[in-house]
Amino acid sequence: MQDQQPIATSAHVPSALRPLMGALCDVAAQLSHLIQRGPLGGKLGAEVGTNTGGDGQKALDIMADEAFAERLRDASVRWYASEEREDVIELDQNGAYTLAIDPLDGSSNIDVNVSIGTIFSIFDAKDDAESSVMRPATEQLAGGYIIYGPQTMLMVTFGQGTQAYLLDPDSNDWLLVDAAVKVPATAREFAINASNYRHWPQPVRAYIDDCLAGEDGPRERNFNMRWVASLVAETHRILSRGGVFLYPGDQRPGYENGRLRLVYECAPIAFLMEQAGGQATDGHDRIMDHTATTLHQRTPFVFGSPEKVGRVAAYHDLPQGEVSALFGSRGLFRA
Ligand SMILES: O=P(O)(O)OC[C@H]1O[C@](O)(COP(=O)(O)O)[C@@H](O)[C@@H]1O
Ligand SMILES: [Mg+2]
Ligand SMILES: [Mg+2]
Repeated sequence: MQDQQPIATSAHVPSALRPLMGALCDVAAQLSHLIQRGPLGGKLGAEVGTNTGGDGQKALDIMADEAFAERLRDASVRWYASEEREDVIELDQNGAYTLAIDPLDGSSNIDVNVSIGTIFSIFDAKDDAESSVMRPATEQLAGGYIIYGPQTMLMVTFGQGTQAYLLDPDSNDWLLVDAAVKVPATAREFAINASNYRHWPQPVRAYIDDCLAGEDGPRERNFNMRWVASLVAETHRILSRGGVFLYPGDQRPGYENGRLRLVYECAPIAFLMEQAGGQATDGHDRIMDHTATTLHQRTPFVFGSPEKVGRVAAYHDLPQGEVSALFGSRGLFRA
């Protein structure tokens, strides 16, 4: 194990962002404790409403959102953009930063004791809410997530590699455990919600068909599949042991651009991935080249080991005849 520096004094955190990171970590530590107590703390997974995107809101979604908004008032955050709020709100008129956040990701897993998380993105603050949030993903100052799993960890980038901090349950300090997280270049594992197969676009079907065909198909090797339904958990596994994640657009009404949100889910994860040597696209084009036009917009999302993300993009470039051929004839992609 490397040096176990606390985040409060970590040289990887730009000094101007330390109060904000400290506030995020404080709330995350409280949430971690609440999540560990599970039903002892009340019905965290109870349905309490619906957000603007039409997703059901659980009690913990709202608790997390309110806890972050409240604590970040004193952390130089001017604009606060949350999955759980229709509009961006102003926390501190003199704040220097903008925070976009998915306060609680993977809400369907709250009541089943499976890893969930918080995803965040930090920009500087401009004079108005809109231009502070609707801007190129490349302008992020930081992107990261906290995973509430068997261990509570913070994965974060400030544009100089990706770092991992572990919440020490004994001292309650966030300690640096990996100063340069690296995504394995390739791996034989993919993550996709296969129940939507019939709704997917042809290139995604062809890619997954070829993985499923294993050593009998054009790839001539076997693959493994995982689907946790917590984006943070999938991201954490891929940062740790490689693989590829896909949430494509599909033919279900409302899913034309998939399910995941550009501003507070895909952009920060794309930033983390690239800084760890991985890639992140909308299936074809780099997410970091996207500019949001609305706060809650969705985008198809593919990320992970560079070789695999590149291969998914290549399937999108195949001529129609090749992409709809049976896997046995897709000779182009042998091995
Ligand atoms: O239920 P599906 O369609 O497989 O979608 C799962 C995805 O939805 C999400 O739960 C969406 O995030 P929220 O829980 O923040 O709404 C992701 O974490 C996950 O990858
Ligand atoms: Mg989410
Ligand atoms: Mg959420």
